[in-house]
Amino acid sequence: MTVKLQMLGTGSAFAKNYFNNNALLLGSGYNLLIDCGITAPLAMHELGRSFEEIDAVLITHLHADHVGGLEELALSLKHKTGRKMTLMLAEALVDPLWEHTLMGGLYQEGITTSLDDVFHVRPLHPDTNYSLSPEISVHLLRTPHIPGKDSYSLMLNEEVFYSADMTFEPELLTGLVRNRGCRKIYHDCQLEGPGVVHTTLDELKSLPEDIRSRISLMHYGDEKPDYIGRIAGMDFLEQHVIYDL
Ligand SMILES: Nc1ccn([C@@H]2O[C@@H]3COP(=O)(O)O[C@H]3[C@H]2O)c(=O)n1
Ligand SMILES: [Zn+2]
Ligand SMILES: [Zn+2]
Repeated sequence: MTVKLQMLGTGSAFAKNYFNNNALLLGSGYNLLIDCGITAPLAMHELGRSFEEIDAVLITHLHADHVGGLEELALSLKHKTGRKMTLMLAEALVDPLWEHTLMGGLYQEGITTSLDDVFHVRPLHPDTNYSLSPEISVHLLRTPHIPGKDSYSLMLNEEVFYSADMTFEPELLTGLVRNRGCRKIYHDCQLEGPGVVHTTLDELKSLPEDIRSRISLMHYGDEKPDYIGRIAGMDFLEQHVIYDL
């Protein structure tokens, strides 16, 4: 079976017309959630899906549109099924995820005092390929986003690049396509304004055609409808649509 991709949302952090840019990889017998933002539980509900059908969550970085739904995921799963979700993330993110993000809401003296009390934590090393199921493998690439804060993009099945949130890295993208067999790129895209912490549409439009033709744009703002037909051979990922990966 071909692995399917369904975006829970394709919006930027503060978009109101799109859910947070979080993704479902749907295999035969294994489902991976990539990031779990503030709106992820509502997006799952709208799709008629449950966290109970998710085998693992993979976190790319610690912004709220990527981790803000983890508290509800952990508590609802525990109360409904008693199960702890498998949580995969770069080892460098494990401590800050608990200490800077989740401890406030989840800490309970004597009951929940560490991330391991609510998740099966699986720290990942960057630049290492992990086979998660017979159909899904992932490896993390550390990419630039916010100076001083770790953030990771993903290679899926060693042939699909998933940017998460990053600033423009033309040499990386060109090299992945021309030297490492990358056939598809899902890329965050800031449609307007200077690219301080995200890659801009103008930057992606500057790429050669053989790269642009493989790019689908995600993590975009509410102004997206104004840019349809104006994205230089790339296309927009639409939330909730089911794609072949
Ligand atoms: N130095 C920063 C840090 C954050 N931000 C905004 O906050 C958002 C957090 O989620 P995001 O999707 O990474 O997008 C970030 C910027 O909009 C920003 O604009 N500049
Ligand atoms: Zn984001
Ligand atoms: Zn971010």
